[in-house]
Amino acid sequence: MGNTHGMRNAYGVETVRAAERELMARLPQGALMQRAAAGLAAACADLLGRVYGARVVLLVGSGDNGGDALYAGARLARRGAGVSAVLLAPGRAHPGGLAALLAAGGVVLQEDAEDTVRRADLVVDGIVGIGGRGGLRDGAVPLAEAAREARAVVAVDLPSGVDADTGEVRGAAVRADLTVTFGTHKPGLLVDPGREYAGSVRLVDIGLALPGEPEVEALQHADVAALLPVPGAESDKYRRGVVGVAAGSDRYPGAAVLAVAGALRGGAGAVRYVGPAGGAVLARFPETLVSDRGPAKAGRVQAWVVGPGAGDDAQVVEEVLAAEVPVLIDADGLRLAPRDVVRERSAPTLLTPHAGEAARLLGTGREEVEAARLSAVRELAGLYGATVLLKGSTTLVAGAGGGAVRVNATGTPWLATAGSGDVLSGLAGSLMAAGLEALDAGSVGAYLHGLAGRFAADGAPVGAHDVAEAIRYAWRDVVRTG
Ligand SMILES: NC(=O)C1=CN([C@@H]2O[C@H](COP(=O)(O)OP(=O)(O)OC[C@H]3O[C@@H](n4cnc5c(N)ncnc54)[C@H](O)[C@@H]3O)[C@@H](O)[C@H]2O)[C@@H](O)CC1
Ligand SMILES: [K+]
Repeated sequence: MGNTHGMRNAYGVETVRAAERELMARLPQGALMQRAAAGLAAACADLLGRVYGARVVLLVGSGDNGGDALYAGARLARRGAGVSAVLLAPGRAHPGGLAALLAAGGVVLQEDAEDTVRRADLVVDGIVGIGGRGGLRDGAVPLAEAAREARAVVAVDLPSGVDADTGEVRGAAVRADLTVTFGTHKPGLLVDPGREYAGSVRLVDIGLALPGEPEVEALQHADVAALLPVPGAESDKYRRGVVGVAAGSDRYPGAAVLAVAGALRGGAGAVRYVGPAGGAVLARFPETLVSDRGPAKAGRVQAWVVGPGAGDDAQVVEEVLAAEVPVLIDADGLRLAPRDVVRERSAPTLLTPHAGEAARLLGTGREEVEAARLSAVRELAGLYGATVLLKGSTTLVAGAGGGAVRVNATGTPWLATAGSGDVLSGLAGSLMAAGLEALDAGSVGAYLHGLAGRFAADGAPVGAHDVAEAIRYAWRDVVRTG
């Protein structure tokens, strides 16, 4: 699909460095840094509103990230801002950038740096960029803390302390209101926890030529619109796909109702329900085809959803996994699905764990997964030979065969409500039944689900059934404006 639909792509450090080398070889020395600094200064000016008289403090590390900050500071000083620089490694600050700042009337702060930072209208974080390793070093930590009290913080390329390739934050990091990033988004700006530190992100084009496949990509409205299933004139319900839902238990009948609620809004022509909660499902959704036999004998389906609220019924999971159609496994199903059976399936499998479930499957802790979401989702996909959707504030979807990981950012904290995951399972399973590949079904499902959560919540708490009902508004919004 490439860039044609405006997909937001993020490339890792190695790829960026290679593209930079290639471009630098064709440009006069320093030209790239001037492009970066010009874009950075413009973004700072927009944020400040009035540049003349503004108090700007630059936090300057020892690399080119600091160079960008210094040159941008020089531009702001020429427009009348009072610009001072804190050099974290005096003697190793970018010489050309420092000379430019001083020539423009900027100063180097020798003392009271933290106080000055606190009182700044704008702090520019040029401590470290894509050359950074690990969290902030000791000397930078108090400055990063002081910056939180300043009126605004702009991070240069990425917030210092955030890992560009993974979004991991090991130790302290700068919290930015705006990140001005160069050439391409970096994975760490799209994936939590890094994304939270970045604030809003503005991309400055510096002319980098990047390869076709990014490390991380985020679908936008138009991408989703192009992927949504559209029934043809002569579609009947079977051609539109039947999604089977094997979910719920006597103890948790609600999970079945919610998974069906999601499945009904996902584009499949019909929903077939299998399990002990048929009565509850029919009472709410009379259009459901309810079967009182197990999945193996339930009749034709084009994709299965198994697991939400299912309890300990291993037999159901076994029968679903034996079907030669795409299968989505969630919740209890994740515990009951043997890894080698999933690996050996010839039809696609989509696993949809939250961080706690992913941690159990990986034999690690929930915090470890939350701290390193990108590597966790890739590792799980490799272990199971399956597509994996890792739920969270930024949901990630990794394909079975590697490749770009999809990140979804439409979610809202209001979605962290009981049963919300059941709705997502039904929705994504329904999209698979309607013909989407597992990676697309997972990422389109997450996108619509997140958007539905926003529409349903509109700033107030919501229940999972509200989210299911709002899926159609999300769908319409995507179709109309995509
Ligand atoms: N290479 C290029 O063509 C361009 C690079 N640009 C800028 O250059 C940056 C990359 O510059 P560099 O390669 O010099 O690397 P950085 O400036 O990101 O950082 C490298 C320096 O920081 C130190 N460092 C590493 N980890 C640290 C930590 N945790 N705490 C404190 N210091 C740490 C290293 O010892 C090294 O001196 C980009 O992020 C971007 O801002 C832009 O000017 C655009 C063009
Ligand atoms: K930075």
